[in-house]
Amino acid sequence: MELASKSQNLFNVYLRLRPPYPGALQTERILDVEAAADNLHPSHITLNPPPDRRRAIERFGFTQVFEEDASQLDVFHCTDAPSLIEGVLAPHGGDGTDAVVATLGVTGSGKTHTILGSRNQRGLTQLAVDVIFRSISDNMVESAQSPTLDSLQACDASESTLVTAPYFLDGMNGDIPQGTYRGSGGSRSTTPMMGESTFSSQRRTLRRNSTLLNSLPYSPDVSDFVVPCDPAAEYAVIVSMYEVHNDRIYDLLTPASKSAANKDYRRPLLFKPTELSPDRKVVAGLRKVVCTDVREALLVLEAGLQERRVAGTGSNSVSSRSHGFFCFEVKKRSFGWQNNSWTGSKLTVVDLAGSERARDAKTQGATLAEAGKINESLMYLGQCLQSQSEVSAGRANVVPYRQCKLTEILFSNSFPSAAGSYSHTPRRNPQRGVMIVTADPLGDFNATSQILRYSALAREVTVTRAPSFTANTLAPSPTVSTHHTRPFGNAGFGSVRSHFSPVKATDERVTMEIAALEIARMSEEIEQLRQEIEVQSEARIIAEAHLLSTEDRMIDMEAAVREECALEFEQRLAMELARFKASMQIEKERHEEHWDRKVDILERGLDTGFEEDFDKENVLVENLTQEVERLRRENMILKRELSNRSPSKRKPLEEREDFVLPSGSGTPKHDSVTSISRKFERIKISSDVGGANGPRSPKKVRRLVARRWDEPDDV
Ligand SMILES: Nc1ncnc2c1ncn2[C@@H]1O[C@H](COP(=O)(O)OP(=O)(O)OP(=O)(O)O)[C@@H](O)[C@H]1O
Repeated sequence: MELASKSQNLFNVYLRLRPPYPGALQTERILDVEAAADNLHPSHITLNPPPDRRRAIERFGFTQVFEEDASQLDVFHCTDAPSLIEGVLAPHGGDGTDAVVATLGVTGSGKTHTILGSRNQRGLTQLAVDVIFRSISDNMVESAQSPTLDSLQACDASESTLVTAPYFLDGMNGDIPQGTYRGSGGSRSTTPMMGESTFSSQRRTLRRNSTLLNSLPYSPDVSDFVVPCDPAAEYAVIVSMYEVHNDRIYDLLTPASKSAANKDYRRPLLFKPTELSPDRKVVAGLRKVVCTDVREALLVLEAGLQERRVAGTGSNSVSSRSHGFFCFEVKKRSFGWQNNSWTGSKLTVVDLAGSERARDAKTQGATLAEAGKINESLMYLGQCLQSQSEVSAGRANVVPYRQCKLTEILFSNSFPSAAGSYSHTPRRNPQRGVMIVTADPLGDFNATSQILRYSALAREVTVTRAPSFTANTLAPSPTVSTHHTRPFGNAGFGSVRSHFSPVKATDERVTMEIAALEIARMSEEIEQLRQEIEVQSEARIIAEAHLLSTEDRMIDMEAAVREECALEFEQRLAMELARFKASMQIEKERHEEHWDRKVDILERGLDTGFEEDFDKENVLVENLTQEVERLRRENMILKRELSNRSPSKRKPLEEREDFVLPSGSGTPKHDSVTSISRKFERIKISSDVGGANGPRSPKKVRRLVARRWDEPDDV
């Protein structure tokens, strides 16, 4: 079973076995490490099925196997972490090479312990950070404040917001109100100096930070360990942290904000190419913290870890429910202020969530659905790891890493960027990857076997003869051990090939041997099918839980949407009603105004017509009055003339016999004139009808007019 050389793999895969849990029950060991030849490190293990299972023995090959007694420092050194760090620091000039260190394993197998350590042991992350800062301490940039910060910000390709570590830690400790970070509004203004926070809050923060630093472990010690750095360059270190949860990316250094429903809300981020990184996808929009010493970096790391999702399950009391990514970008530029452009590489340490079986983890609801997503993403990761070996062996040419966010982030930098497509960006080296698979030799057989199949660089299956059958029929014959080897890969259960070397025996014995092998092969297949059924039922349980939790979410959402719609409907109804009332009021006022105007016009019309008629009639009456006056005067003159002529004898004209009254008149002429005059007086209407009693009302005017037209018969 040949292993591909280290340089051929996108990820070198190591296996670390965890020591037994203190006080754990003594169960059958399922993993055995094979002793290495020639004092080399062991690289192969054997997976033994439990005695009650009639299954083949499987052998797996890794870059190296760490046994239970391996220390954190052993793992740090033997996984080539120092060489990865050297690649990031680029001591011989250039941008350097990105590095990824990740852990993969069943829940509770020791991934977090390996990556982040425990209460009294530092993990690979802390050790790497310590070594990085020690190695560049002489070349560290003098200050992370402006203008260094601004120049770093200008060179950042991931649309992130950079802050200094003191400012970030002040904010995380609550001395700066949430949301006032410079990134909160997308502003890229200069970070406030430390002097901006009050002296007492600085002291409080310092006290808190030093307490936290004192509680962190400092073992194992790497103080005498440095890797070379570029002597002609000054360095700055930028820390960022994020998690992939349910296939979404969330920043761990941006505090969650309260949503309308008073729940913690984090905005998911995108993994995409940007203007400054057109050929490489990056997690865009993170908050990044510029650190100038290891203490700041460790405090930022602790702050980010506080935000990470963990939960207690049946398998692990502090189980990681997301894939955590901790990034340390080492930026460098040549000494001197003339060159303000920063380049560099980054080390990413990844603590993956563990695969788990619903039955063992005893999870339910959202946590079970979460587990489904974790298992799904780990399955895709397994497929990628399997195909990387096939790619290096020339049997495949594609690693299917675009199936989920986890594999996309882990693998997208494993390949050289497309040559010549973006001439203005320098071509970057493919990253170097290390995958540490953790396993519990006393753990669950099925779960462990699944993880090892996914991740091992090589696999070999050994089928043993079915003991009950051979014991009875082949007792005298020597033990026959047949190996079914298959190259690493997912060839499928039915594809196990038998290589049978017949022994020198009778035909019957040969037939029996063949039959025994066939039975063993079929038992193996049955066992594998049984295992597959278990996996499928597990997946079904998780899918059902996912469905249920999705249904619950949908019901909640539907209720919320209904409530929102009803509220909006009521608001709109009230608004429409108010608008309708207002328009009705306006219409009413307009109508009233209209009628007022009409009445006005009518009044004015009536007034004008009446005045005109009135004037005409008054003129007529005046004329008639004058005529009557004239006649009266004439009459008087005539009477006087008459009396002057015969003052004593002559009778008044009316008494004279020759004076004839006009025909039809029963009254004397004098009476008739008087009566006409009186009548005229009666119908004469002065221009101030209504007199001094005030203005005439239109009704009165109308009545007067009516009366006037009633009277001509009398005239
Ligand atoms: N190599 C080891 N040496 C000592 N203790 C260990 C080792 N590996 C794991 N442990 C202990 O086992 C427990 C579970 O380990 P850990 O939390 O690292 O598991 P995990 O694989 O990260 O689980 P999960 O996937 O659920 O997060 C912890 O208490 C840890 O300290």
